[in-house]
Amino acid sequence: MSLQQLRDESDFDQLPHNVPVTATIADIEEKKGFIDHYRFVIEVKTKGGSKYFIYRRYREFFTLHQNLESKYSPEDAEKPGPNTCLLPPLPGKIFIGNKKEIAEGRIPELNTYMKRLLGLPVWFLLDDTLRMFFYQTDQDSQQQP
Ligand SMILES: CCCC(=O)OC[C@@H](COP(=O)(O)O[C@@H]1[C@H](O)[C@H](OP(=O)(O)O)[C@@H](O)[C@H](O)[C@H]1O)OC(=O)CCC
Repeated sequence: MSLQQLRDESDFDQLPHNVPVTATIADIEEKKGFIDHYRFVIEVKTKGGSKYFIYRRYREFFTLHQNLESKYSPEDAEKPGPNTCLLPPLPGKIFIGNKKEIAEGRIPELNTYMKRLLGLPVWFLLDDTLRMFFYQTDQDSQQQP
């Protein structure tokens, strides 16, 4: 194991227990309202081994991605700095189409997106915007998966 890998490993060991390490979409749910929308039922596993469900809609992913881009994407892609990183691409907005089919089509893409986000360097996993997205809110914990 290289020195870098050892350092990464020890950094990882230093991470708080509630840091998310995997997040996988388990289902989609239709939310009926003035405007129907779909949300993703996401199972999160933390470094400490706990598992819980959170419920996020596409626009929440979009907002997360915008925040992360504004913080970490180098203005000039050629000039990555010490605290910039190459973010995975977020599946794009879709303006027309069947909402259920759009949501279903997004499952593999958002799974890949989250897998790559949570695979970024250890320092990135401590970002508060990222952690807030994956924390279980009271609302999340009141839902039945
Ligand atoms: C031709 C039909 C016009 C139309 O319905 O546009 C829609 C608006 C809405 O666009 P936005 O709200 O900016 O963006 C939408 C939300 O992010 C939505 O999230 P969620 O699933 O969580 O609700 C996504 O599912 C849609 O794919 C996306 O288009 O788009 C714009 O405002 C851009 C200007 C057209």
